[in-house]
Amino acid sequence: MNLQNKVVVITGGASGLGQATARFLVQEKGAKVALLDMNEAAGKETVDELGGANAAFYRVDVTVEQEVDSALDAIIGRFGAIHADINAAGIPLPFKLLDKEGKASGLQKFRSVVNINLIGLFTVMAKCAERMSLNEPDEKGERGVIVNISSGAAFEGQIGQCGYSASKAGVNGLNMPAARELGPLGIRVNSIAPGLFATPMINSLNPKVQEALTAMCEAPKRMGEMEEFAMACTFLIENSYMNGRTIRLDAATTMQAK
Ligand SMILES: NC(=O)C1=CN([C@@H]2O[C@H](COP(=O)(O)OP(=O)(O)OC[C@H]3O[C@@H](n4cnc5c(N)ncnc54)[C@H](O)[C@@H]3O)[C@@H](O)[C@H]2O)C=CC1
Ligand SMILES: CC(C)c1ccc(C(=O)O)c(O)c1O
Repeated sequence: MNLQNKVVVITGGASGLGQATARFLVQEKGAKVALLDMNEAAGKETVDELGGANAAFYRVDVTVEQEVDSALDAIIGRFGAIHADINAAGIPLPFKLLDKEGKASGLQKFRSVVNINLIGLFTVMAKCAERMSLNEPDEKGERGVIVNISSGAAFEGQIGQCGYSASKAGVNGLNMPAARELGPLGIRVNSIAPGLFATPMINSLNPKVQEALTAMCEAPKRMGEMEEFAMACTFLIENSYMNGRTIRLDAATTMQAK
């Protein structure tokens, strides 16, 4: 799909990988972006930076169905259609199966992380797909593209990542059935499993943890750059033959147990 003047919904678009991708899509590809995020101040700042004609912010908690519906309807009202959807909203929320007293106390945290990272993502992608299905197909028969953000933790989660890894493995799992179901409508679905990128999520980790994570990168031995992530998202949207796959963008990183 050619991104010029196309409308891209980006959850988690007020920060980190989502925000960097919004910048790239507007500045390098001539797309319009609709940022869905709970962080209103950062979302509005991003829109100011990108210009109101190219970007809009909607305060949305992806776990609240009504907020998602209202925002997507408002986007159609403002920009006319939704052509692509990048689902980057997510939280890490580490916890162990057993707490310091040896009790299994993590159930609420497990529910929270799955609710945001997996159920919230499903909600937005399904509701975007519903609206994309009404688009006129382009010259290649495409009506829309969905890119879901998973994590290397879906494959080799570290101690403390049961909830996070399960939520991200769920994201990988829904790719193929979604791609199969939506393919006849001209909608593709892929995901990216990033390794380590220096976003506020990773910067909030203890510096020693960050160092240990970087040491697990094979080559190059450094964190990924924002533009490297944005380019991968762009590739998945632009390349009409990419469908139903998870690409690992991680400098051949293999996560260790801790
Ligand atoms: N930074 C990294 O190295 C990696 C990040 N990822 C994934 O990439 C995605 C983006 O992560 P980062 O940019 O690093 O994080 P970030 O913390 O910079 O951005 C995440 C954004 O999601 C928003 N958000 C959180 N919960 C939300 C909710 N319920 N509704 C709406 N918005 C919500 C936050 O307000 C924030 O703006 C996440 O899904 C994360 O799991 C995966 C692997 C590595
Ligand atoms: C596996 C990826 C790089 C990763 C590693 C660590 C965290 C974290 O501790 O928060 C993540 O969120 C990740 O996605």
